[in-house]
Amino acid sequence: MAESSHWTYLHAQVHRTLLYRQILPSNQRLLVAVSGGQDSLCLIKLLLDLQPKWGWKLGIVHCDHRWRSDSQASANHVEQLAKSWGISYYLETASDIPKTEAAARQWRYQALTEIAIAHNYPYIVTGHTASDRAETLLYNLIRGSGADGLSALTWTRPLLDFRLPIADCRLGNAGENPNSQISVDFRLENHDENFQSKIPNLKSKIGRLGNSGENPNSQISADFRLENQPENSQSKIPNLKSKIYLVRPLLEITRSQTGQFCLEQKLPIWEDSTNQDLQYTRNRIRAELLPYLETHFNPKAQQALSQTAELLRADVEYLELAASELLQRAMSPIADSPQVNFQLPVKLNRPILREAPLALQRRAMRQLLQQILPSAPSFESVEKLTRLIVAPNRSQTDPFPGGAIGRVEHPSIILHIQF
Ligand SMILES: Nc1ncnc2c1ncn2[C@@H]1O[C@H](COP(=O)(O)OP(=O)(O)OP(=O)(O)O)[C@@H](O)[C@H]1O
Repeated sequence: MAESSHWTYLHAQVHRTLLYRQILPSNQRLLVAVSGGQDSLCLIKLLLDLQPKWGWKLGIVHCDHRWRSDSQASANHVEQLAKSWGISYYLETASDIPKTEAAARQWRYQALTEIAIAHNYPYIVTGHTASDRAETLLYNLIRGSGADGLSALTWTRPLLDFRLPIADCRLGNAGENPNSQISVDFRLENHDENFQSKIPNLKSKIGRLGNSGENPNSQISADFRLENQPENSQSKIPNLKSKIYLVRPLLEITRSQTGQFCLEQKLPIWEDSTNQDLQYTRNRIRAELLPYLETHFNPKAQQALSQTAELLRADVEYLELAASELLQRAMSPIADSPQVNFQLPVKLNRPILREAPLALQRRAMRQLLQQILPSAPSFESVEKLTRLIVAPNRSQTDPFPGGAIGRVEHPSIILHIQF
């Protein structure tokens, strides 16, 4: 379907969303995550039909968690569909069956990222819908959450944003690709072992030196930044920064719309039997709680909850930015040197922090801990550090995970490792 006159309402809606939000630039390589269920089938068909207008190069990836007896059959099913559409197909099969839903999700994102890097896709696209957004909001609300959790499932986010020590890195002219100015061959050093074994010889191209890598519209296959390196350097390059984006273009479309679309387009859905299993909280929210809310409170509860998430998302983005500015000011009091360094020991200016509202203090402290702790900071860790902003001189925290300690040394908070 190359003609936009054949488009359905959903084609037009997704096309408009992509124009408005600028989340999937034209002429990019997109890796579409297809489980075989109705949402991701709807997604891939929409992207295929929009492809002539946008000039994308599409690939399909399927992850086999080996959770169900029919999981291999479902992988074959997706492979056949990819073949029939003439699209590259990538399969990742779990070597150990993940034990929980969370473990399965983590493995899946890891697998998607590895395939995206290995095959040069800067965008991974999933079929999350407004219904998923509503369910996530309810799920997090019931468990207790700040605005961040309630606004979960964003339109786009960097899935991978890493700096890695690089070995055997060579720069040279990329004669074979007119779009890139130089090419980079590199091997990853000291990274997660699985990751490294999967990608022993990652080869990539870069578009520009000194680019911050923040521009999702750039034409380069992945955004890489080389720091402090002369252009023709053959020496080792200590840091390489890369971004891969996760994009969810269906967040305004409900599950009943994707179901209807699959029916109309005669797309062969592979039903996931585990979706019916009511021992999973998420399935109970989907099968019991949301229908109850729709019947007894608001027939459009899914859209309403999804819109709430959208509003909160904008609030969260604003607050995160303001908190990051606050943290910068608190860490680098010299006006013309805005660079902050997260190496311990870290010194924070309490008078600057004290002037800010509690919401920003908490967020700034969380951002700092995210840089310093080995894992995501807990609510308690953030509170512990935030309390030091007004605590008496010489107050100190007990150790955070990883061993760092916070201490008040008037007028500062010092975060350091205690020997
Ligand atoms: N086995 C799979 N293979 C490839 N893609 C998948 C697979 N499972 C899910 N996806 C992708 O993720 C999207 C969301 O799926 P689902 O709602 O089942 O995931 P989830 O476990 O809730 O994940 P999330 O934490 O991202 O919400 C799908 O539309 C599809 O794009």
